[in-house]
Amino acid sequence: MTTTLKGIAASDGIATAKAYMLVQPDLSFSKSSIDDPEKEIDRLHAALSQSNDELKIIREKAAESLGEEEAQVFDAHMMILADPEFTGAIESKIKDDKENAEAALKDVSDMFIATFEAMTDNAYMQERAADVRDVSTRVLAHLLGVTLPNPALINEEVIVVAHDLTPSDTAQLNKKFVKAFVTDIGGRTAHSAIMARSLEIPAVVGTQSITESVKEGQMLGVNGLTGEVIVDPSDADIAEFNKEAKAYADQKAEWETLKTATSITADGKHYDVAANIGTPKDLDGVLANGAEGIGLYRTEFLYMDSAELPTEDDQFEAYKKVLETMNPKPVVVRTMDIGGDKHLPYLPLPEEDNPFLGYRAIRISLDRQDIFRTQLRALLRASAFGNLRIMFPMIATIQEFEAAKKIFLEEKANLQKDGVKVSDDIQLGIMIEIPAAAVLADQFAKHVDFFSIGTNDLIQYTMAADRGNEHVSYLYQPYNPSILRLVKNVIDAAHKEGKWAGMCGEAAGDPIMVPILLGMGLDEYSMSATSVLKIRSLMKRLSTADMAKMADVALNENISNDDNAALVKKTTGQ
Ligand SMILES: C=C(OP(=O)(O)O)C(=O)O
Ligand SMILES: [Mg+2]
Repeated sequence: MTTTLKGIAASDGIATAKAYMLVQPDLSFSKSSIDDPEKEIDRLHAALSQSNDELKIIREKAAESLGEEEAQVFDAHMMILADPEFTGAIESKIKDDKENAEAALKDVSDMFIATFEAMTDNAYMQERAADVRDVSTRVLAHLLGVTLPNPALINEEVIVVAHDLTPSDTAQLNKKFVKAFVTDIGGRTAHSAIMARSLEIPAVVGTQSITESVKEGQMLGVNGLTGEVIVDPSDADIAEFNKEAKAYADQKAEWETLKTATSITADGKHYDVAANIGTPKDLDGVLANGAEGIGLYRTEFLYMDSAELPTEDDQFEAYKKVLETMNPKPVVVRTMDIGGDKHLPYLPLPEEDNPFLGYRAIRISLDRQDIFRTQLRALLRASAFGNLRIMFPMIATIQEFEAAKKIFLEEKANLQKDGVKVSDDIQLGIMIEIPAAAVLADQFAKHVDFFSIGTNDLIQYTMAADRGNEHVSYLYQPYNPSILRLVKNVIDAAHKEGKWAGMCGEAAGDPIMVPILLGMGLDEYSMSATSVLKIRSLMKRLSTADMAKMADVALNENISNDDNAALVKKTTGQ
């Protein structure tokens, strides 16, 4: 029966295909005492060998679709399966303690995980804890006779359905087969949504109930522009989806003509329209869409895509690639922003009640200087190959910026002493994503070279509304005058000190927000590469003088997000 759900439109595009349920099955079991250990050991061996066969296939597919490096994590998993210390300990538990295989597996893997996690002075061994966890889940699934979803194995056109997608799940999706994804929870600025936009996979998030409304293999229609999802669409529905998909493709073709143009308003003012990237692989999209630079390189994905902390050389290669490709266009590289919804399996962070208010980003970097210095050295070495700007995330105080800058200067001096060539012209800036920094922007502007406003976090912290929680998404209000006033304060403060102000939060690519930002004089707009041409086309139609008048009303007369959205739509004819 046809059912229609409405979620949050998270990534543009329209698709129809079968549902692929990326849902963790029930892996619960009870511990029991067994009387035939041999039989139980046979069950264990069968599960180990099925897991190994499965991993071989996953490894091969992952190498094809994601690359050799990302596939290597599965080698580590197979090594654990073949490790007699691991399997022998499980067998002993079955034999000596008469435990059923499920319980013996759990007890032994818990013990291995705890031992690895306790090796705080050995990052490599700590990283193995995540591998053991993954492998034992796979073996357990085989013991229980249930199938784990394996996104890397998808080899036909599907729409992925999940309760939520972590950034690493999203990174595993192969665009060739995954035509869209739909989730129960999440918001437009959750990282899986941001990644969907850079992968150009249509997405609808926060439907609340998609996992209950659809079964594996059922047809789905997804409209990432409106947030509409239809389960079991009729022929007429499918025809309508195809029509809308065609209209969207035509619109995209029209934007394409602006690929080599610069971004100029109707009254002749030029603004930089740049792109956000997560990995060097995203450069294809940046070039295809003619971005005028990179306004945010989220380097944490380099750490998340790796099975262990990336070395200085690994990082150097990635940064060099991006800088060389973009040269002479500027590249703003943000130092690692781990924490919040971004985790590293090999860097266990403390359990926190409020991870978004906790140990993340620059707070970790200033604490774990070993990690931070390695990253800065890699960046400094890469600076010789292009136009590098470095940005620190989640800065709340001027002292944090000064501490980060001091470490940067120390590493620069160290490299120069060793005769390594580094650029002498690296701008150092900060993300403005904490209200404290937005309020104190006039003081910050005396210390930094630039600001880049991170509205994704700035809105959530200002409105006290979690960016990924669909229950409070009504409070996530980019055009609320309170947010606009903070943004204006930041832009004016930068200009007063002769510095530039950009924005790299998702609002910078929002066609309703951009006219207001133009009116407030924002200098640089950095967005998902797939939004660049849409925004360039919009700017071409707008006059900054008119937008300034409109922004004045939005900031000083209107009192709500909706009033401001309506004002922009009316003024700009959207
Ligand atoms: C760009 C931002 O950073 P991230 O989305 O990575 O938190 C932001 O907060 O707006
Ligand atoms: Mg942020």
